[in-house]
Amino acid sequence: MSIGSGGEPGPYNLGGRRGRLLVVDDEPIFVRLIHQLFSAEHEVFMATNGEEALKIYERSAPDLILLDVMMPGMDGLELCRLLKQLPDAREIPVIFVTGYESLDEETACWNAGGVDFVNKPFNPLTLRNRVNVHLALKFQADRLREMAFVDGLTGIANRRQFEERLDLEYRRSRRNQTPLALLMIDVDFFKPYNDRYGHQAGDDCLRKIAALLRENMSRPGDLAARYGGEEFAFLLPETDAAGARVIAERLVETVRQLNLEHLDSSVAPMVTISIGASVLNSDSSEPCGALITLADAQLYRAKKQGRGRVSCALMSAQRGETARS
Ligand SMILES: Nc1nc2c(ncn2[C@@H]2O[C@H](COP(=O)(O)OP(=O)(O)OP(=O)(O)O)[C@@H](O)[C@H]2O)c(=O)[nH]1
Repeated sequence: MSIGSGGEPGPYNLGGRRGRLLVVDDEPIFVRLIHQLFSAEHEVFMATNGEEALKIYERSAPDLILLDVMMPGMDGLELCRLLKQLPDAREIPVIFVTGYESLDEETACWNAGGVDFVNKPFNPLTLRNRVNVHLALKFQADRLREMAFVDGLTGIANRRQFEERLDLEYRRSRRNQTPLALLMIDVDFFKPYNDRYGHQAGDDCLRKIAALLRENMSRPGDLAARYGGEEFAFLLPETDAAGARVIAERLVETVRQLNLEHLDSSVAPMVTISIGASVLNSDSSEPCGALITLADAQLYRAKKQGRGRVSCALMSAQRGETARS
C-alpha cells in the first residue's frame, strides 16, 4: 500500500495540526493497518474491545474515533451509544467501519451517533480522506468554541464561559447540597497603572495575573475567568467560607510576589489585587445571581477598607448574608 506517508494533499485543511485518533477493532491486522496509515500524520491510540476503549478514551482525549461495528462482547454500536453519554464526547466524530453493506446496519450506525462509515475492505485513500475531512471539521468547531468561550487577551475563560459554568455549578451545588464559593478579583489602581506604564504594559499585567489565576485552579471544577476589563472571577465548587478565604488570601499574596512595579499605587509599590468573596452554604436557597451581587459588594468593601485585601461573606439558610469577615 502506498498511501499513508502523510504528505499527500487531500480535500481538507488540517492547518498543520495533528489529530488524536482512537481506533477500536478486535482484529490486530486492521489495527496495524490503521496505525501504518495514520501514524505519520496523527497520534493513534488503539483498543481491541469496548471496555478497553472506554478506559483509553479517558486518557487519550481523542479528536476522532474509528470504530469497528462487529466486536465480541460490547459491539461498536453499543460502545458508541455509551461514549455519546460521556462529557464532551458528543462533539467527537465517530466513523464506523462495517463488515456488511446492509441498509439496516447503515441505519443502525447513524442512529448510534456515527458521522460516517466505511465498508471493509476499504480503499486506504478513501478512509484517510474521510478521517481527515471529519478531523478538519472537528478542528474548525474547536476553534469556534474556543473563540466563543476564551478571552482573547488572557487565554483564560471569558465571561460567557464563566456564566455558563456558574449556572451549572450552582445547580449542581443545590442538588448535592454542597457549598459554592465565588471570588471577584479587581486590580487595584489599574487606571493609574495604564496611565504611567502604558496600555501594552497594562495588557501584559492582566495576562500575568490571569496566568497566575490559572495556575491556582487546583481542582477540576475550579474556573478562573476574565469577567471584564481588569476584573476577574474565580469559581470554587465545593468550597466553604474558610476554604474560599484561604484561596483568596493566597491569590492576594502571590500577585504581590509577582512584584510588578506600580509606583502610582497607594497600597504598595507593586501591583496588588482586591478580592470580594461570597459563599453559598449547602443549605441556602438564595438564587445564583445573589452570589455575584454579594461578591461584588464584598469587593467594594475590600476596596473601601484599603485595597490589597480580601472581604468575605457567607449566605446560609437563615436567608441573606449571615457572616462577613
Ligand atoms: N491595559 C488594559 N486596561 C484595561 C483593560 N480593560 C480595562 N482597562 C482599564 O482598567 C482601568 C480600570 O480603572 P478603574 O475602574 O477606574 O479602577 P482602578 O483605577 O483600578 O481603581 P480601583 O479599582 O478603585 O483600585 C481603566 O482605566 C480601563 O481602561 C484592558 O484590557 N487592558
